[in-house]
Amino acid sequence: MAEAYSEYAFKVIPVNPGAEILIAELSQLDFESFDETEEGVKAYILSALDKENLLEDIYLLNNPEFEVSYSIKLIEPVNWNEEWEKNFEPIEVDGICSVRAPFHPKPQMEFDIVIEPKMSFGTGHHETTHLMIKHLLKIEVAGLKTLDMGCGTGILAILAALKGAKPVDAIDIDPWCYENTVENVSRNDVDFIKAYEGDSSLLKGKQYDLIIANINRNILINDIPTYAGCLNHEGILLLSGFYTQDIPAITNVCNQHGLNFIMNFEKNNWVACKFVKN
Ligand SMILES: C[S@@+](CC[C@H](N)C(=O)[O-])C[C@H]1O[C@@H](n2cnc3c(N)ncnc32)[C@H](O)[C@@H]1O
Repeated sequence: MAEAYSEYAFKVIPVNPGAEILIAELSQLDFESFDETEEGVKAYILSALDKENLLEDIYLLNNPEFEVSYSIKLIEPVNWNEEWEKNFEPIEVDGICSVRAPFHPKPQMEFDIVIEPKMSFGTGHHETTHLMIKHLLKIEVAGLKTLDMGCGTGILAILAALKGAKPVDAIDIDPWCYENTVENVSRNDVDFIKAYEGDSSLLKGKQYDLIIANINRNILINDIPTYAGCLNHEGILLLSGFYTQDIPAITNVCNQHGLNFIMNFEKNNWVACKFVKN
């Protein structure tokens, strides 16, 4: 996530059910993620999409039963390398997979992923990445034609490749993430992964056995039909980047496109869901 975001900090009285209603309404706009606070909600939107009158159709703001106020703050892009050097330890998932920076010592681990994130998301510290790694560790991926959509640092594509998935494509809309994926692919000796800069419009005519996408609720809802069209019979779709309460909406779109819910992992209200194409 190398772009600047706007943070909208809402105070809502009464906070219950106000915060929940507000999240439901903001989800219909371009807001990507939400943190519930004691006073209300913090909601995040790409600054490039933060336009005047953005909130004019939010019913809650004009509903006399609720008192709503908000402030807006610009969140500069994060340099994840600096964060990692200051705060982050290597992570370990299920005792068989580690994710570390090049300056951390090499652990005794079946899968050892080395990431230099720079401006890209994907060190394994975020719940969604962690949960996607858990799914990948449980699935037999050897020989599966795989796509990592919204690859960030390339972390999930790299794990799939280390487990034997082949060929592997990795796509990200952000040019920094594309470049960072190329670097990390080489660092982990999985050069057969092909990285591309772009979005789901690159998927015309492509077929996969496994698609991994950790993006956000709204983009996934928009792109699930395309993913479904690219999946082979009994192909697997792993989705994350959304909350427990979003599972019904995501599952509903999946079901409409022949994808059946199998199971999900959950951590701190974030989820990663597994679907299989029938
Ligand atoms: C939450 S990060 C996930 C990164 C990594 N896959 C992981 O699991 O840690 C989401 C990534 O999706 C990318 N992205 C956002 N919208 C996208 C789109 N429409 N198509 C492709 N990539 C997108 C962002 O640039 C970002 O790198």
